[in-house]
Amino acid sequence: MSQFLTLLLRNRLAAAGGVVLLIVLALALLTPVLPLANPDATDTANRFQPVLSAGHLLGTDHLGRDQLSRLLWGTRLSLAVGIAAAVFAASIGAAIGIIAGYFGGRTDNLIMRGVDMLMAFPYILLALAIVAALGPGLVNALIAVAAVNVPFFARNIRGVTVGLAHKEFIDAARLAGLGHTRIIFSEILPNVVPVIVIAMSTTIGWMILETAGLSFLGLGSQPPQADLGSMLGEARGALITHPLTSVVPGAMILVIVMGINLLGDGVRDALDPRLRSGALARPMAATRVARRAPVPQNEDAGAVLALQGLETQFHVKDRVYKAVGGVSLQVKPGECLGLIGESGSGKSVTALSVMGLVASPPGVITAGAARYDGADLIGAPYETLRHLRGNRIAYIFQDPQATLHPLYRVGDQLVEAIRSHRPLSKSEAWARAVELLKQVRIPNPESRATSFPHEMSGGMRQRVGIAMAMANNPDVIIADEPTTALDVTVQAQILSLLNELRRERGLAIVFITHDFGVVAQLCDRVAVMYAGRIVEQGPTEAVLAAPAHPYTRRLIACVPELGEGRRKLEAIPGLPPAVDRLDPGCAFAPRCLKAQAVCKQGDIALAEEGARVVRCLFPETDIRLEQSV
Ligand SMILES: Nc1ncnc2c1ncn2[C@@H]1O[C@H](COP(=O)(O)OP(=O)(O)OP(=O)(O)O)[C@@H](O)[C@H]1O
Repeated sequence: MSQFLTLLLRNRLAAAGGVVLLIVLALALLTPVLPLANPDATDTANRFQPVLSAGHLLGTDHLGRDQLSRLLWGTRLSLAVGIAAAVFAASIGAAIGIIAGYFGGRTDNLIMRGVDMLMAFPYILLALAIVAALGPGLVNALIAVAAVNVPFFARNIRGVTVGLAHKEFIDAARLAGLGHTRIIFSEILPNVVPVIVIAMSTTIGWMILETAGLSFLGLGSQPPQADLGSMLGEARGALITHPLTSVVPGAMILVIVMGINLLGDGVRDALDPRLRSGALARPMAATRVARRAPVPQNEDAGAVLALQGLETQFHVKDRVYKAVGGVSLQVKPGECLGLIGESGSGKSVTALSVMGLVASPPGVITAGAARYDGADLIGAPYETLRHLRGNRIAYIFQDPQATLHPLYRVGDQLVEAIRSHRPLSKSEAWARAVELLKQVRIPNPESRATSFPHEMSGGMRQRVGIAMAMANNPDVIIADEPTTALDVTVQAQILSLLNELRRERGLAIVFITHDFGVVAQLCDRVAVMYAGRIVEQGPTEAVLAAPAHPYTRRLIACVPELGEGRRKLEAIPGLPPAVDRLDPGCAFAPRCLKAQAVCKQGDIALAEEGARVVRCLFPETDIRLEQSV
């Protein structure tokens, strides 16, 4: 709730709308206790008194009634009717929508065709017809306005419910034996409430206008009772001679409806979960760069991709999450570097920082360089990054289902990836797409190119992900846990495919994983990450045979090996530290069996010996001796 209010208040227009509405609501609530004249008391001797005349702050109307009093009593009534109509329409419409969307099939068909019929009438005619049938009066106007708005809510909520009804958590609730009513109330309803609130907040203003419209036509509130619409209707005759009597209720309607609409837009934005993390700010095209230190000199002449002291942080309110705390890595053409670490160690943020893909806000790159062919990409112009993204440096992500567009055929998506960097015709690009699918060993690529992502298996979709990454013959592929969601046989196929591709084409691969087994299979070198920093780096065989950092040793000990006989798998006790509260010294010290007091005092430098690097005061293996052997 407090997050919702913070987001809402951050939106200045919504906050202004809210303040205006609060004032109007407070006035409406206080009306009975305010020292106002009787709103219905006529005084024809004092008709059309101007503003600020004696005893009449806003003057009088054509019957000499006090305008201020009628305005406040009328506002009270209009707000009550508008809000009540919105609540009725939302409740009935949402119930209809949930039932239709949840049960689907014939129930859905019957209900929604009825709703369609209601929507086929122009709404004002429908409202007029309902009032004509029920007779004029404010309650009947309320019923009419609510009735004509029911279809709007029903259609909206039905659409959301259809999407929810096929989600796995609903299947899980069914499997757990819950009945329909229970599922609707405990699983569906909580998920549609935000949509109902959003729809209501954006339609209350509309309903107040509709009620005012009916009263204006004489079908709503009946004389002498005032509401904003009837005040306007009565003032119509004197619009030219005494415009004040129309301006007063008209201005109030404008203020209320504007206030509701501004607040409604703000409520919608603040309730939309997709907007929350970005705090309503549009993410920048590339990660924000605010370096605290000069750009490091280029030292890795042979590397196609080199990170030097890269630091990426998340600035969330007054907290600073140091997700990447000075990472240096290099990868040469044809080389595969494994980047390994527990969940949350900063592997993905490191990978995304290279191409400025960390969302800002809240992400900020605060130091270091990411060099492609020697040129620093941190803070490079957006056009340079856009040219390189997917062209020279490509990504493969863990879940291709999430990265492939569900509504386009995979061939078309490949064509788009190709044509965004190469001036090929559609048919040439299609031929290349089919060729790519063939290269990633998709059987029958011509017909598979016309499949949608959901028509493929997980392994096949990941092959499409790889084909997409290969589309423009990149120099570097950053693969972020591309095999984690796959079973071991498919995983092995994907790994050997990547291996072949890099050998055939001299591709450099940065392979992110938390599985040392995968590193052993594919990577020439491995870098171990912990709490945003590299703690060890070296050739895979050497690191696997004699890990130097206690964390690396314990990570390796977590991997079960077939045919190894019975062995106790050693889990690492404790959890990785929160990166917004990192203590000085080694971040692994609290979980390390070898840690001593000195490990917790100040920064520990990386010790380097030949190809091996370790950040530890008491390493498991002396890498200097290793090198001399
Ligand atoms: N938007 C964000 N706001 C605050 N902290 C964030 C945000 N995104 C990531 N982080 C933090 O950055 C750190 C690094 O996250 P990252 O996703 O890089 O980890 P990872 O090693 O790739 O983990 P996994 O293997 O689970 O993908 C984590 O502590 C995470 O909580």
